Amino acid sequence: MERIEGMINDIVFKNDDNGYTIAHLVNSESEVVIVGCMPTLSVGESIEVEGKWINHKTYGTQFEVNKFMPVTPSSLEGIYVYLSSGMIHGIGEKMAKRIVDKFGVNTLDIIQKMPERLKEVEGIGSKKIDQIVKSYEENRELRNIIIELSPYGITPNYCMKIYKKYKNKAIEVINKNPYKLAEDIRGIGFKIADNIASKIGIEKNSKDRVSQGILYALNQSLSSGHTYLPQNILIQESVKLLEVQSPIIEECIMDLIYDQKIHIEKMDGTNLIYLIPYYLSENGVCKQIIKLSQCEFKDLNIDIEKEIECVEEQEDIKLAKNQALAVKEAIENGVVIITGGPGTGKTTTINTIIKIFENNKQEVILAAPTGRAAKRMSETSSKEAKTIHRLLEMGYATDSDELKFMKNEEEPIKADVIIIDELSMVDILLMYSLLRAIKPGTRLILVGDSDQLPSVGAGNVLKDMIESSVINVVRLNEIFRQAQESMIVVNAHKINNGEPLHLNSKGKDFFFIKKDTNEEVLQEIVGLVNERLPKFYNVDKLKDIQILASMRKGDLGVTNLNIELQKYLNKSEKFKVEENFQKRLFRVGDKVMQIKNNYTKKWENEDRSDSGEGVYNGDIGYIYHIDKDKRTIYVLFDQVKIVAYKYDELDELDHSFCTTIHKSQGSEFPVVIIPITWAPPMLLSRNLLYTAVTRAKKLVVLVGDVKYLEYMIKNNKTNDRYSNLAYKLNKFREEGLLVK
Ligand SMILES: Nc1ncnc2c1ncn2[C@@H]1O[C@H](COP(=O)(O)OP(=O)(O)OP(=O)(O)O)[C@@H](O)[C@H]1O
Repeated sequence: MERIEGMINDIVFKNDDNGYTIAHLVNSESEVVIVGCMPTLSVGESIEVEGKWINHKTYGTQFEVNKFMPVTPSSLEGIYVYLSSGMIHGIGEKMAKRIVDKFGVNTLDIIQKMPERLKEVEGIGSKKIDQIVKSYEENRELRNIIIELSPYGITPNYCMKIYKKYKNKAIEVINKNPYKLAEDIRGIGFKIADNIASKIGIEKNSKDRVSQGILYALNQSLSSGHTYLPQNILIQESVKLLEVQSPIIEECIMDLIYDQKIHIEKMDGTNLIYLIPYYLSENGVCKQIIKLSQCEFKDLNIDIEKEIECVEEQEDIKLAKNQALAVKEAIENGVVIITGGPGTGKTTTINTIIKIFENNKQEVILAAPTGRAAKRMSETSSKEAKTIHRLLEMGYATDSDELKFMKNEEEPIKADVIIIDELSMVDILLMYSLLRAIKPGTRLILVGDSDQLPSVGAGNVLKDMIESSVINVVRLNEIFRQAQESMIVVNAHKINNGEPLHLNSKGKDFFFIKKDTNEEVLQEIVGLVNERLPKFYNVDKLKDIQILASMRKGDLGVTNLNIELQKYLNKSEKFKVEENFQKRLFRVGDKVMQIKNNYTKKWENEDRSDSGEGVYNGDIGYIYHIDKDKRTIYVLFDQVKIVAYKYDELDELDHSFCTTIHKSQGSEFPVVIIPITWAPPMLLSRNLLYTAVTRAKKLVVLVGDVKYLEYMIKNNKTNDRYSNLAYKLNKFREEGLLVK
């Protein structure tokens, strides 16, 4: 079945007895003859018809109508949302309202076929008409999605995401299974999908609906970090979500297991329910890490103590006992975890390990989970470090348009030693992908601080592996003298131990400024960034200072702080081009952040002598140029890479004068400012404060109310994650499956 839409501009024939009608329907592309039973049709009406093309012996090609629908008044809202969405150059909210008030459901037909009539709307002249017509033609498919979906409460921004995901199949996919939206589009919940489903006519007790609800509940649990849910919890969650009785949920869980959409596993009498990729990854990580850790390493016939002494001499240091132990374990074992807080010598230990292996002609490869963490690892080791995704060669296979890792068990990474930093950020899926690509015989050295926030994705990989005592773990717990001089390091450890902090010591690097109201906190932050810190610490207010907030919403949340800070840190000026797009104001000079991994996004330098692919979640850049005609914003990353974002790609960018603490994981900044105010208890937690503070290299300034600071230090409740990796690793040990 095909669908076409347009306005009836002529009725050629109508049989009043049976409703058979022949009419002319016009739209922007053509004028077509439609035939079928349409008894109520009248000239000037906008309709959508469903049917098929036929070839009439005498009259040629016609569209045989099976079903016809008037463009409903709800579409009026869709048309308004579309016109005011920023997609159409030159139309804002007020103008959109004036146009829709004037032309009603015929608005789009007017734009397509009689654009001159737009002049009847106050404020529209020939130039504006040209702009409107041009943009209207440019985003045809997206336009349909916005018009169709906005009556369900889906914003243009989400329509854009939907369009990116399904392209021209969007409406078809949604009509077939609206719940796909909740599964595939971050930010669209089950409720919205369910709302669409109920309008399409899907019943509450339908098995399709219940199954989708169960899958959705499991998918939701991933964002809390769970790799599985106990069956009784899954049933409870599903009852709440679907408002149906539990027997039908239990029945649908069984069907989903049978259809291999989910997996059930028993642990000590409890049923654990997994989404398949998470089950495979958890099991895979367990088996693979054990396999790697059981390899014997007799290849390097070296005197480790002598090798360490040699590096100590070169570097003029003496390794602490546990640092030396870490080096030894790394050389003698297939897998070792090196863990410790700031200033405990992880970097020094990694560098010693690299030197010893390289002195012995072993190929060492370095990687970290994010672009910024990899960059930092490169800087501290003076050796190239890749992101794990690049190490695994993420790309498109020749026969598919799906991104996948080219490195795997068939095509493993060629290296003698692989060192991964910031392991706390690695989730269970990425860990499995990494381990699959490491062949037994390659040494794997995992480095991380298990007190940092856990990975954004599901699992508790670093903590579980440490807890399992199946893998060699070396804890670095001595804070070196040099590091002890930094109150950032000292206080970070105090935060971890739940102790009061050293604040405002003269000449030091850790300050607390008391402010009572949100407005005062805001003004203080502005004053610090805009004047005092650049003046007294000789830092660049945009590049060197990072404001980190725990939440997005609220006066002191990331969204509002960015709006406020933009006014001071990158003021509007005549020569700075700016553009309003979907309620956000982008201005040349703005500090922005890429908020998702985009492995194929192209960059090039200014004179186009160098180019490449890939912009990663957390990369910070500056708006370099805005081309209004091309509807493109150019962002400069790493001082040389220029990346072009079409306006419809702006959902990948966020302002980043202020970012969330979560997004700052793996990055470091000279100066960090943290507002300390009320937030939900979950966001007033010890590990959030610890992560934020440890991002700073030179200076930390906390601004707000000390009672919330004290609360954060005490609140060491972390949301427990359902993850079974530690249990599974231990089971291997208990069952005697470990060789060593
Ligand atoms: N064995 C040692 N003897 C003396 N100083 C050391 C030793 N190991 C490390 N240091 C010093 O301690 C400080 C912290 O070390 P390093 O940077 O290696 O720690 P880290 O754990 O990587 O810290 P961070 O996580 O904060 O980057 C550095 O100034 C380093 O030179």
